[in-house]
Amino acid sequence: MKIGFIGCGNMGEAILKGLLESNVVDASQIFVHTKTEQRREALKKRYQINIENSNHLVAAQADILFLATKPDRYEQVIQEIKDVLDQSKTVISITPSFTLKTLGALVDHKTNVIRTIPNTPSLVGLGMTGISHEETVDKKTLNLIIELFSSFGEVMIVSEDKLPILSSLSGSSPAFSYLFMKAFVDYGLANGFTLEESVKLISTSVVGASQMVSTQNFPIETLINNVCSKGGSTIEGVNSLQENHLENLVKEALDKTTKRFLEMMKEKN
Ligand SMILES: NC(=O)C1=CN([C@@H]2O[C@H](COP(=O)(O)OP(=O)(O)OC[C@H]3O[C@@H](n4cnc5c(N)ncnc54)[C@H](O)[C@@H]3O)[C@@H](O)[C@H]2O)C=CC1
Ligand SMILES: O=C(O)[C@@H]1CCC=N1
Repeated sequence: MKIGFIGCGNMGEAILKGLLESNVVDASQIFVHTKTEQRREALKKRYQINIENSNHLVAAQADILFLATKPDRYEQVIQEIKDVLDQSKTVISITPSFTLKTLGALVDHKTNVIRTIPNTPSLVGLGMTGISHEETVDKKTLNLIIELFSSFGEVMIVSEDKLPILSSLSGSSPAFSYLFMKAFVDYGLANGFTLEESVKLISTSVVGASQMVSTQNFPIETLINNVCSKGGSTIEGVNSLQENHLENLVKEALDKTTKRFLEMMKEKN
């Protein structure tokens, strides 16, 4: 099996590294073309993968092809590679903008198309990928795609109409978590902790909290209450966040994120 990357920036590299570290493929099976020579050389040096001089050369060799450019380049790169696409290959979209129907039309229905929304924690094997596909995709191909994405994280198959919300909840949410965590790090720095210490304190606690949410059979409210000792310190902070309408702020941010996803789809379909 050969895996191709058309474009390889933040998300492409996260998938590429996730795949390599999981050992489901080795570097000799990966073929990449991305726009700048500097980036191609950096990726070659970092991962010893095959670097090609064009998107066409990547597509000609790959069985599974990740379209990992920004959405404004999708139409152009599909044009570049279309003549080498056939039923033996699978094209994977990772972008909000294109529906399965539009992607199918762009590739002249010559090849399987899968629509995904991954996230950058794939880089460290803790990705979360939403996958939508046409019913016509054969089971063997679908299982292979699920296996690839599962090698660096979790996978959720959803109907296409659910992808905009899924993208806010898992594709974009790492950015929101980082923003929240940055405020903690800044607080540590302002109060006598080093950067390293502050990062360790908050990142370890967030990983722990995350494991509690996913493994303990409690409602999240119970987990919050379990930290807030009566008359203690935490409840003061929780009350302050609630008085400042944290939940409304988050809802508004998610609504805006989802709205933009839908606009991006409207622009391209
Ligand atoms: N960054 C993220 O957290 C997530 C990104 N995505 C999607 O992933 C896609 C890529 O996003 P990022 O990696 O963040 O962007 P990026 O800008 O880091 O990477 C895109 C790469 O494509 C290259 N490129 C541009 N034109 C090209 C062309 N004609 N041929 C070959 N390579 C070309 C660029 O030089 C760059 O290296 C987007 O469509 C985005 O919607 C999806 C989920 C999460
Ligand atoms: O910001 C974006 O458009 C992409 C989709 C999910 C995360 N990044």
